[in-house]
This record gives sequence, C-alpha cells and structure tokens, in this order.
Amino acid sequence: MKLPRRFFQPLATGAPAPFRELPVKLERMIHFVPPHNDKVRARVPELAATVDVVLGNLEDAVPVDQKEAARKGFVAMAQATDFAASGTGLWTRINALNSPWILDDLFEIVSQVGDKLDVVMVPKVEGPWDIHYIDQLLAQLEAKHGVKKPILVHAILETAEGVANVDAIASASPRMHGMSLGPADLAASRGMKTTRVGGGHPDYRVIADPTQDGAARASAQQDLWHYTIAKMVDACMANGLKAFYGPFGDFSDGDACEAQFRNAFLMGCAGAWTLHPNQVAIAKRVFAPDPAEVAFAVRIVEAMPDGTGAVMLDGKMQDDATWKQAKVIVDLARLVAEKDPELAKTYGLK
Ligand SMILES: CC(=O)SCCNC(=O)CCNC(=O)[C@H](O)C(C)(C)COP(=O)(O)OP(=O)(O)OC[C@H]1O[C@@H](n2cnc3c(N)ncnc32)[C@H](O)[C@@H]1OP(=O)(O)O
Ligand SMILES: CC(=O)C(=O)O
Ligand SMILES: [Mg+2]
Repeated sequence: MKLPRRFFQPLATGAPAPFRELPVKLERMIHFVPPHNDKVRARVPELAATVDVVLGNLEDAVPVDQKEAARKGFVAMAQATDFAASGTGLWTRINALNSPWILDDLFEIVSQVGDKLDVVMVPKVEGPWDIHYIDQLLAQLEAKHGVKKPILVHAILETAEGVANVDAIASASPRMHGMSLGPADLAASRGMKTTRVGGGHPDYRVIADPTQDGAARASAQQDLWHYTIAKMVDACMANGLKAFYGPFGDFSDGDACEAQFRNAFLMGCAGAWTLHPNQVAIAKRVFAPDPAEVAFAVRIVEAMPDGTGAVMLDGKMQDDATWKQAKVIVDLARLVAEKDPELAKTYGLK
C-alpha cells in the first residue's frame, strides 16, 4: 500500500496531478456509440447536445475486422465535435487488457485526442493490478503528449473475480471515476443461467408455503442484480466514486428497462448506459429525482437550517440523518436543473 501522501503524486514526470475530488457532473446516461458505423457517427454532433456522456465503444459489439475502423472513427468523432460546449462528457470503452488492440487503442487515442477525453472505461477489470497498469500507462502517455487534465478511469464490474475484489478496485487509484455493472459478461463468468443482457428473469422467484385449501400459492419475481449492485454502490461510495447500472439489452421493453434503471437509481447509482436512442428518455426520466420528493426534501432542509436536531413534518420524524438524505436529493435536483430548464421550473428551487 502506498503512503497517503504518495497516493496523489503523478505517476510520470510531466503528467497532470490527479484530481483530489471528482469533477461534479450530471451523468444520467452513458450513451454508447458504435464509432465504426459512419451513419451513427455522423449524428454525434446532434446527439452530443441531448445526452450527458457520449462513449465511443471499441470493445465487445465491434466485430474483429472493424476494430481499427472503430478506433479511427472515435478519433474522428472526438475531433469533429465540441463536447465541452454542451457540457457533455467524452468517454471511450477500450478493448480488454489481454486483447491485441489495447495498446493501439490508448496510444492512438491519447496522442490524438487526449485533451478532449474525460474517461477511459476499462472492461473486465479483475483486481487492483489492472487499474495500476492502466494508471501508469495513462500517466506515461499524458506526459508524452502534454495532456493537461488527468484522464479518469471507469471499471466495468463483469467478472466473478472483479466482484470479489471490488473494494480494492475502487481504492486502487485517484484516477478512478466509478464503476458500471456488466450483467452480460458477469452472468457468463458466474455461470448464471440466463441469456438476457440485464433486467430480471421470470424464473428467479420466491414462493409462499402451500395452504391447506390448496389455493394457488403466491409467488414473486426477485431481483437477480440486487446483491451485485449493492456491493458495487458500497465500494464506490466508500471511495468517493460513482456507481452506474450498465446495459439493458431488450430495446423493445421500455417498461422493464425503466424498472431496472429505477432500482439502480434508488440503490444509489448515478446513471445507466443507453445503447439505443429510445433508452435516452428513460434514463432522463429515471435519474432525476421526483418533483414531490424534491419538494419534501427542501422542506426538511429548511426545517433544520444547520442540519441538526429533530422536527416533525407531516407526522414523520426528521433529524440529522434525514437532513443528509434530503441533501442528496436537493443537490441532485440542482444539478439536473442546471441542465434541464423544464425540470428546473418543476423543481422551483431557489
Ligand atoms: C453487453 C455490452 O457490452 S453492451 C455495450 C455494447 N453494445 C453496444 O454498444 C450496442 C450499441 N447499439 C448499437 O450498436 C445499435 O443500437 C444496434 C446495432 C444494436 C441496433 O441498431 P439498429 O439495428 O440500427 O437499431 P434501430 O433500427 O432500432 O435504430 C433506430 C435508429 O437509431 C439509430 N441508432 C441505433 N443505435 C444507436 C446508438 N447507440 N446511438 C445513436 N443512434 C443509434 C440507428 O442508426 C437508426 O437510425 P435510422 O432510423 O436513421 O436508420
Ligand atoms: C456491460 C457489459 O460489458 C456486459 O454486460 O458484459
Ligand atoms: Mg462485457
């Protein structure tokens, strides 16, 4: 373990100092773009104004014979669009550490658009050693190419070993931005018996005891991802990082996508991935607090201006802890309101 005072030192001479605190940003959705698809890439300037993060995906879902085209497409889209103008994050998902593409992914992207890149998403992270490797390599590349702002790292939690090491991954580097749940690879890695990309499974249920009259037994579907999301959120929040739900693969089932996103939001996640344009509105709806909840949270904060004591509101006890809960909601509402004039009016925050 490094001494705390060495934790924040740059890992290469000339690399920018790591952030002490994460930049405060609204990241309701990480929108995945296939950069080898010319038609979709041409729409990125227009798309960038409508989402919080645009991610150029180089890993899974890009065919092997398109890997180089995807990388070049990403560089082209990064050069063609002023993402910062709309406050939109620019991320890429690089290929896995054991793949033949990872070095060229990082060398070409950091050398050509390193100053525009906010976050590198690293797939299939197994333990802190993977983060240490990427951390060192990014520092060397930042120094070599004169990158001014540290490029952050976001890990995908999608292997059984990664889940077992989630706390050590979260605390591996000050470059860590956060983590996303990768339900497809994780299901395969764990030997789960599902072909779905995220969401529930109708066969994962609990059933009530039989009754003497032989009536039909009540049964309810359970959440396959509850344990992993909770574990990821705790590891992230304990280290000042952000947790995200990942992909929802059934584009035709908006209701199920919304339910999955909402569970993640309630559990502490900041956002989710959007793979298709029809998931963007769902993420906007879900990852912003409910106006009635915001109004009540404002009343809690106003009832205890210094955040201490105990008061009653509508028959419900409020104290220092509920003040903190209210603050989470009000702070998020303010962040959303800065970007969304309609919701700003609805929230009516001063
Ligand atoms: C498990 C994991 O690793 S998940 C992460 C990896 N997967 C991905 O990144 C997938 C990202 N999404 C995609 O590549 C595409 O959505 C696909 C290939 C899956 C489906 O694309 P299509 O068959 O074109 O879907 P569909 O016909 O419904 O698209 C409707 C329109 O939205 C466009 N579109 C589709 N996906 C996207 C996207 N991610 N971003 C922007 N536009 C998109 C299509 O080009 C199409 O435009 P058009 O109406 O002008 O023709
Ligand atoms: C998100 C991702 O990569 C997965 O589910 O495998
Ligand atoms: Mg995956």
